[in-house]
Amino acid sequence: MKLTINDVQVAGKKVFVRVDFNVPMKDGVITDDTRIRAAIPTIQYLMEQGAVVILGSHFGRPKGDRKPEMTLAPCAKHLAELLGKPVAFTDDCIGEAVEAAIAKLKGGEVILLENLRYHIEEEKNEPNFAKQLASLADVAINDAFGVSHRKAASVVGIADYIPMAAGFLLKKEIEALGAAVYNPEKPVAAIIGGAKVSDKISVISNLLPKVDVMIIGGGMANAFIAAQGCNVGKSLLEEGQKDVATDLVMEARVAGARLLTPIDAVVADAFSNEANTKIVDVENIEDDWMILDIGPKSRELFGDALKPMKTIIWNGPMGVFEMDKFAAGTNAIAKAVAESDGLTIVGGGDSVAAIEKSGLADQVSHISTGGGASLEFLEGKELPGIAALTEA
Ligand SMILES: Nc1ncnc2c1ncn2[C@@H]1O[C@H](COP(=O)(O)OP(=O)(O)O)[C@@H](O)[C@H]1O
Ligand SMILES: O=C(OP(=O)(O)O)[C@H](O)COP(=O)(O)O
Repeated sequence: MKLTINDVQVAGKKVFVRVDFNVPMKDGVITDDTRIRAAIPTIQYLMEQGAVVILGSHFGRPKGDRKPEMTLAPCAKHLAELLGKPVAFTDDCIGEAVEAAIAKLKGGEVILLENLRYHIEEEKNEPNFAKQLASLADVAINDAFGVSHRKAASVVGIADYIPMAAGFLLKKEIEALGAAVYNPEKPVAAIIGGAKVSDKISVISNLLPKVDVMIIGGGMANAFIAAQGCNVGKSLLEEGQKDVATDLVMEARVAGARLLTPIDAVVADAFSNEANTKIVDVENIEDDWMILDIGPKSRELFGDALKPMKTIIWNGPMGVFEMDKFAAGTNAIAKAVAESDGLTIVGGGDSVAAIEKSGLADQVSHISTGGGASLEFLEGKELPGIAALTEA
């Protein structure tokens, strides 16, 4: 059994909380605050208990450089607004100035440290950096599910120096995703789309034996369309993916899973909302065109397949939904997932943004704050940030 937030005495203690405030941002303005809101139950609980709350997060991938556009300052401001309480901010995450800022805080007060990845040692899980972070606090809480698949100093290494317990968000993610992985009500469907094709293709293989229906859309579908011998024109497709898709078709047969791929597509002559577009069957894609969404027949096929499902896991949009011309497929899936009376889970930064944009997020059983993390969890892997929690 791992230590959880309820098991630790936090009153009057300094508590380091690893959060994932890596939120979508445009020109310094947060465009989707799901990840910040998701961390509030832990933060508020610790405040009420009288702990000194020290929040640490990464933002983007600055690779050890102090990239100003990757500061967490806007997140401190936004968190203060959400809490209705001041949130202190320090321009570093370790060192004397940070220690002095923390020393000024009373129980129930909150401070957000600057981007942990301004130090390359964070991603490298450098023991000395982990030790310096640990020295700021008496106990650590991991509430950063979205980064729990990374062996980082603040996610894993810190637990070598102070006890680390799971926060409420981490617990919630483990419970919700665990229900879908280990004991799902059948029939089960997984919907996989998006653009991170190489990251997700292994997930398909591991999920096939666990699902009744596997729906493939988005950039991921191109490999399967190519594997059927169809031309995919200028669509996103990496070397070797067609062969992997061919293998997966066989694996689906062996597993007895129904594998559904698009039968028609919205194609465009450029990657732009101003492009010329047309709807074609996948057999009829011409050289200079690219697939940017699933077509109406595919929307119907996928929607019908989802109706009898009792568990649905969705990761990755069906098309380039950020552009209105290519959003219909993703919106149709969002609607089908929202209308399901089964257990529904949507994970991944863009998929969550898409379902938030469609206004249907509150009809989903569980919105996961992790993209890569939820996928690795669904693969059945133990995430490093969970493995590192202190034994109770
Ligand atoms: N057919 C496609 N071609 C290119 N990009 C696509 C296609 N379909 C979806 N995408 C893009 O995939 C991205 C999301 O992919 P990904 O990061 O894997 O999903 P998530 O963040 O939900 O895990 C979106 O930006 C979307 O525009
Ligand atoms: O945004 C994140 O992951 P996601 O895009 O897979 O949801 C997490 O904050 C992890 O970030 P990283 O993939 O740079 O380690």
